[in-house]
Amino acid sequence: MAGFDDLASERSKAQFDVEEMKVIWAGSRHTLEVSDRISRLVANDPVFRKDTRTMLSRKDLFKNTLRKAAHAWKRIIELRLSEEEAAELRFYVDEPAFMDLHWGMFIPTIKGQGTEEQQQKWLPLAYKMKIIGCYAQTELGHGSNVQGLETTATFDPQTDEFIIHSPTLTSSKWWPGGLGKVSTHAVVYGRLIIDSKDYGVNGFIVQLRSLDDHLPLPGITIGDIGMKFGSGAYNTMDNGVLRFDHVRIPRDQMLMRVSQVTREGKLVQSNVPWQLVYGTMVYVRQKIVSDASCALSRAVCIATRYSAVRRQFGLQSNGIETQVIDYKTQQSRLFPLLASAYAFRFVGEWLKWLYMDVNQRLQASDFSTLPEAHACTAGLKSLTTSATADGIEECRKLCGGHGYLCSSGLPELFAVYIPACTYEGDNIVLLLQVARFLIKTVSQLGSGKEPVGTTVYMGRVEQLMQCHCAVQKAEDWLKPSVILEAFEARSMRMSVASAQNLAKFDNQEEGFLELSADLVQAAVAHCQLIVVSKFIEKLQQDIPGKGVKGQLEALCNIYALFILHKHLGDFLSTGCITPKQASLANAQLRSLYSQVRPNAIALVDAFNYTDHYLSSVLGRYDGNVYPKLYEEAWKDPLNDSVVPDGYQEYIQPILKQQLRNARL
Ligand SMILES: CC/C=C\C/C=C\C/C=C\C/C=C\C/C=C\C/C=C\CCC(=O)SCCNC(=O)CCNC(=O)[C@H](O)C(C)(C)COP(=O)(O)OP(=O)(O)OC[C@H]1O[C@@H](n2cnc3c(N)ncnc32)[C@H](O)[C@@H]1OP(=O)(O)O
Ligand SMILES: Cc1cc2nc3c(=O)[nH]c(=O)nc-3n(C[C@H](O)[C@H](O)[C@H](O)COP(=O)(O)OP(=O)(O)OC[C@H]3O[C@@H](n4cnc5c(N)ncnc54)[C@H](O)[C@@H]3O)c2cc1C
Repeated sequence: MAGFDDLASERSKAQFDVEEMKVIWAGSRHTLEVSDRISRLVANDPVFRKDTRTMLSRKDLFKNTLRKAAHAWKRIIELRLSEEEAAELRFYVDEPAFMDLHWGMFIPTIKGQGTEEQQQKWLPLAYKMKIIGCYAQTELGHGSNVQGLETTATFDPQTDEFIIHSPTLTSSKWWPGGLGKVSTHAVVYGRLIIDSKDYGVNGFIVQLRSLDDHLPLPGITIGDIGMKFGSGAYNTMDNGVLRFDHVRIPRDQMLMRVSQVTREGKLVQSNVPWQLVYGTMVYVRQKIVSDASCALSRAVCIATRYSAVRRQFGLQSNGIETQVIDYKTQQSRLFPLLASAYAFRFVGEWLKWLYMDVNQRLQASDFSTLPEAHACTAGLKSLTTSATADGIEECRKLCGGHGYLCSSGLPELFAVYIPACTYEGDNIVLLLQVARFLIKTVSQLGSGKEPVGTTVYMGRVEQLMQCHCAVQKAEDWLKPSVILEAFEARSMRMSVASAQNLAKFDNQEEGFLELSADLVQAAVAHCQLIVVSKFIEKLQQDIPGKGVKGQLEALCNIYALFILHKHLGDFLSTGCITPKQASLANAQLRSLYSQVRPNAIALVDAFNYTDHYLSSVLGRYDGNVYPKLYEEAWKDPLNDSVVPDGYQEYIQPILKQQLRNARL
């Protein structure tokens, strides 16, 4: 039967060891074992079924999510899961919920911004889920501009308390996940006011709801902000609105690692940089990069398997039509996304390391790598989420009409994913942060301050401003040194050009605003260089398994040459490559697609996703697409009755009217 045979035959063509590739994708044999075991545990538990999600009303959907979250917590306790296993379980349950913010932001904020005593007091409660927390930063009037927040936290020396207040409508907290209906506590960001003086934004732990009956505490108005994009999708999350009317909290509930307020109302700064108040955002942005590779690989897995099952046109000698994956246009749209999924995986792995490294340094009072960590997390969050959101939509189109059905899994994946381009920092706002960092780095060249980390290449400014690409034949584009130099030169030249244009302005801030569109492009070029260079570095590691390294090399080259092709204007206008070299890159790309083609199914199998996690009829492991699509259609509530509700009220009268008109 079509599908079964197609995917089995595809798997038999693989030229590499899929089991070893699974280890590479997972990061280690241990991680693969944990994720494999936990994903199957979730898939086999009937409470975690997701097939009716898109058909439920908001209330039922939300209650269903609460039921799953409670069950997940029960299983975590019963099975005594480790922190790592519990995180995997929540991941595979695959339903945005208050738990994400509790574990993903509330707890990390207390860890990162609380003192030892504060951690000792709050973390055990949070770990045991005796309290449930969220991250309440964004307001109705201010999201990107954190320094513009209006909520106030005024110190009252009489009572040794802070008074948390929402002075205007626009100061209402707006968006925090988990806030609307569930959280009992929040880390609230507001302006610290002492003796009428404004000391800027700080975090405060505030109890919102009673631990007895879940009612809002006095002075607190709280609710959900309403339906969001898509059916099902992110509507499982209670993004909330919150207003304070002079709510009092004890002084020791201000998070005091960065600065402390004494009993006398004095502000004491510790030795850590004030930017640590933004620390949770750095942590979450780093997680979001790894998450991008999961979301993109999931869409790519669905589109790749379906492209091998789907046949259109071109009858072959055996009378069957051509698999759509064999069309070069399909390959040129699909394989760069497959390569991007792997590229984001490896850059995510590296970013995790970078974050751990910066954290260790912070503990030892070494703050030197914080600006680099901020620029990398901000830039890569922006680059990978934008590419993933676009990539999921491309995968939907790659699946033709059936991709538009909810049963393909792609509409919901898209709807859940796209806010990642906005939350945790709007992607353009974040790229502007990277641009500031690059301009600063360029302006310091020659000052004796050597560029470090991902900007080390800028230390070779003279060489990169003048170098000529050495490519003479298509295969030359396979050399990592050639690719790296082209990407470094492009990024260097774009940053230098931006800095030179900026220097023409008397007022740098005005110049920055005027040139911001170009600055964003320079930031993108730098971030793409990071992704390419981290993929190349990955390939320099010991990679066991027959044929695995060869496949990864092909994917790395596809990613780099696809980006080169997409941003050809940059490479040509900065003189990094010639039109002839661009056309050789394109020829090489086509040849790489042919190399990947027989391995495509095995490359997506290496993600090791269960059918439960994929939740897609088109992406089924067995390829049994058509019978299952047919079966799914009959499950729609519209098909519960043969004649629809409303026939007598609305259809029959029209038909009768037409009948009368016809007789006239
Ligand atoms: C299942 C759910 C489905 C999908 C989930 C997907 C992934 C989840 C995976 C794991 C995550 C786990 C849980 C989370 C789950 C889901 C996520 C859901 C919701 C997200 C929650 C939020 O959105 S929280 C709100 C986030 N808000 C923002 O990001 C605001 C963005 N704005 C800012 O960050 C700042 O305002 C600014 C940086 C844009 C500007 O700052 P400022 O006004 O201070 O001005 P400057 O530009 O001048 O900066 C001053 C100096 O400070 C440096 N800086 C800035 N930021 C930082 C930083 N973060 N760290 C270090 N340094 C920083 C800046 O460089 C300047 O330095 P100078 O040396 O130049 O002075
Ligand atoms: C699903 C979801 C979940 C969220 N969860 C949370 C949460 O748990 N906790 C929380 O505190 N917040 C949360 N947020 C809020 C989120 O962090 C903000 O929406 C985000 O930071 C963007 O800010 P904004 O909405 O103010 O966008 P705006 O800044 O108003 O952006 C609007 C437009 O203006 C542009 N723009 C803004 N500033 C500039 C500039 N300086 N230069 C050029 N262009 C600019 C942007 O690019 C964008 O195109 C969530 C948001 C969503 C969508």
